[in-house]
Amino acid sequence: MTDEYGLLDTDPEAAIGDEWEEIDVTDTEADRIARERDREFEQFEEQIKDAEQFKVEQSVFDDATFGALYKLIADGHIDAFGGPISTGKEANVYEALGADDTEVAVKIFRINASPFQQMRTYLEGDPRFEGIGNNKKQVVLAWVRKEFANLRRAREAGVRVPNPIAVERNVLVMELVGLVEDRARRLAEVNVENPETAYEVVREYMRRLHTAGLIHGDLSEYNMIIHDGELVIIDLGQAVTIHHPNAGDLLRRDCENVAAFFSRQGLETSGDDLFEYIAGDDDRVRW
Ligand SMILES: Nc1ncnc2c1ncn2[C@@H]1O[C@H](COP(=O)(O)OP(=O)(O)OP(=O)(O)O)[C@@H](O)[C@H]1O
Repeated sequence: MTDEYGLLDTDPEAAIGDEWEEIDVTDTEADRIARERDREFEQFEEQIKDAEQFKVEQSVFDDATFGALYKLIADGHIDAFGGPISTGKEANVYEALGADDTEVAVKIFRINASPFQQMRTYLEGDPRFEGIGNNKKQVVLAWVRKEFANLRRAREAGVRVPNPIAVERNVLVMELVGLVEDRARRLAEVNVENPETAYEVVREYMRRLHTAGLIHGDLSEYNMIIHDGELVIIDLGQAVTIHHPNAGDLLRRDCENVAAFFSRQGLETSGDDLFEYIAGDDDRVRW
């Protein structure tokens, strides 16, 4: 297979063990910091509240979010903030300068505006979230840690996703794909020059994710970005494990979305073909 679109050359099965890592959903360090704010933190809060890019988006930043940002700055994961890349219903994504002058993306989830009941349904059956209650904050915080863990697992499986760097409360820091001056574009926004190869890369990544026990759950041309000829899958917050009761339906929907996009690019394919390629021999995601 050609390396156009940057297909990673790895063996997903070799990278994946049977154990799911535990995800701590208890009170975070940032919550404690928010409660015990000292003078230094108050100064920081004033400073960051004044920053131009946050003035319009004050609703994202409750005190505990400032606590999380403070902790990420103190730990050296964020050095300075840039502007917003995307302002969505559940989260905003900002450009920032990270450690060693690298550029990073900072995704800040809203606790109050998040559709937590819907989020909860994606946590069901996931061995990493057994016992997660009905508390809104806990559900959203679990979701953020889930995105972080999913990114890590996808990477281990040889899927090109943004490198996850740190997670603190409702803030996720990850590699910025593209550059501040030369942003990555969603697949939906570009003219795909070689759809055959792009499709091969996407379906291989879907197969690897499945081998690693994950189903993206919202895959389409809007959650794949391209930069410098490299295709990167993003937004893994809702990705579920194959234990999820709706795993089969979610995989089916992903396959239909992806196949529909590439059919519009002139390829002969269908959701059924793609599903067969990814999970044809897996009884766990049949229905
Ligand atoms: N690591 C990244 N590098 C570069 N751009 C990114 C990165 N992560 C996200 N983006 C940009 O931010 C947008 C929103 O990101 P993402 O889909 O993760 O958030 P979201 O709040 O779930 O968005 P949506 O509601 O549109 O699904 C993406 O379409 C992409 O343009």
